Amino acid sequence: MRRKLAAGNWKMNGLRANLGEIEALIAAHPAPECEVLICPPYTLVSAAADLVKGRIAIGGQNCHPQISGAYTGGISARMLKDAGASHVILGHSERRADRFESDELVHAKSTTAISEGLIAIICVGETERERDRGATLDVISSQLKGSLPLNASGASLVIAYEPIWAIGSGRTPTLEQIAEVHDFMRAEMVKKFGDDGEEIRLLYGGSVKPSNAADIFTVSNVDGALVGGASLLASDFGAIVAALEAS
Ligand SMILES: O=C(CO)COP(=O)(O)O
Repeated sequence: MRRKLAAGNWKMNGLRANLGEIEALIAAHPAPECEVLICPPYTLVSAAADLVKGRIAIGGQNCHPQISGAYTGGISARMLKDAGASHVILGHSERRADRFESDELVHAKSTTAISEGLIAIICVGETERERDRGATLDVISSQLKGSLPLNASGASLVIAYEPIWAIGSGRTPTLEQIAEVHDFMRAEMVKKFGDDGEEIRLLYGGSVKPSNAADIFTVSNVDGALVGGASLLASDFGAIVAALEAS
């Protein structure tokens, strides 16, 4: 049975004062039925992990493919784990685009992250042009093929489908379009990992809000959401958590 996951990606937002949002979220949802994860910027990972005391999960938004070394500015999976993180987001489209992060690099990072005991959340998704020319499933297939780690088990890997054109835009695919991609990803996971592929959670991300979350959570093979903007406020994210619990 896959445990549902509500994951918040704070991106480059959040100062220490914003840790109060995490406190408010826990106060409103002290014993969530689904797994709840917040991925704040690196600077807040340790403080957030100390604050939540295991009641919800804390994750990073990226890590280096190496464990340590002369990589100025790098943060390793081992450091994240040491700071109290249990998850790490990898291959977000904002990094693939801005940092030229390739499938090969995401593969190296996810393999290291899993061997260090983190749960890797690998992001995939098509551009609007790719969708318009009917290439969505080809793009997802090739991103999965290139980025998946060597060493995943059902529990250590999560895939987030985030259509690039839906991120921060207020636009979302239709429920049929989400179902098509998620059913396809499930089949790919089972093809690659056998029975374990049934245990890998598949998240939808891109303009998930309190107003559309419940509908999105009805879609087959949607095991939760990766939420950007609406994860910054406890009231909004709490409503999304409640919708996932009710689904
Ligand atoms: O990129 C996202 C989460 O990783 C989605 O961002 P928004 O929810 O702000 O569209």
